[in-house]
Amino acid sequence: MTLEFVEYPDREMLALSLAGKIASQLSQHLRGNETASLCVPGGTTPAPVFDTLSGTEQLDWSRVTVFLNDERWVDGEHPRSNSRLLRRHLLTGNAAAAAYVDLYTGAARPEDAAAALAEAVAPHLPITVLLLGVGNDMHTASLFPGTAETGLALAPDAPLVMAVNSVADEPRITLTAPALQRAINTHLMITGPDKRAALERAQTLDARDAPIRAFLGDITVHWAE
Ligand SMILES: O=C(O)[C@H](O)[C@@H](O)[C@H](O)[C@H](O)COP(=O)(O)O
Repeated sequence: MTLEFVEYPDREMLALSLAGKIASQLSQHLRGNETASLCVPGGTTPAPVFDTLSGTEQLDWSRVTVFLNDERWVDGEHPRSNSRLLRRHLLTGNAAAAAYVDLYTGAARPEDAAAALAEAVAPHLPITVLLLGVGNDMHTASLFPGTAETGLALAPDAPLVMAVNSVADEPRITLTAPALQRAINTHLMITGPDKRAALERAQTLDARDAPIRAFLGDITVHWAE
């Protein structure tokens, strides 16, 4: 178990380097396998990585399946939709050839869609490249600190996909620990001093209170001010 911490001089360098690393890990996997999967966060931090990655020509995107770590239960055109972010920044250019498993199905409630989404995601596991984000509260995906839902989602026998209703704003859907922890390559992207401090704090806490902790095994953390 190795946590590698890479510090970049600025966010642009971080985005370029991380996009290159993700593309090369996907390409390397495709040399020995028919298909590869890429699972990414939404939120505000990763767009520059997506912009660079989507332009990667040396990758056979038609053999890559993309899906999110988690999604807010809103229509795909809603400003808070993570799919909207992906369509604008990642599933475009060369990467438009990738397959996409949309975690928002349009069902009335995320719990109505969780079982079908678990079936849709299962063939793409283990995830070839997992990119995670983290909040200042140490949440990752939609696993929020101290909730009963997070306790269930971190269990080794959790379903692969679960609804999350214990957060403000809208309900969400999230991949769980059994889906995320088995990834072949895992990266965490963070920017700014607050997230760095949150990550340091998480290492002293239990995963239920600091969900990112559950993924700090073999991982590369990419940080820029
Ligand atoms: O939909 C989401 O909110 C994400 O998937 C979530 O896990 C995100 O990575 C963190 O909240 C960090 O978000 P920011 O990048 O906006 O700080």
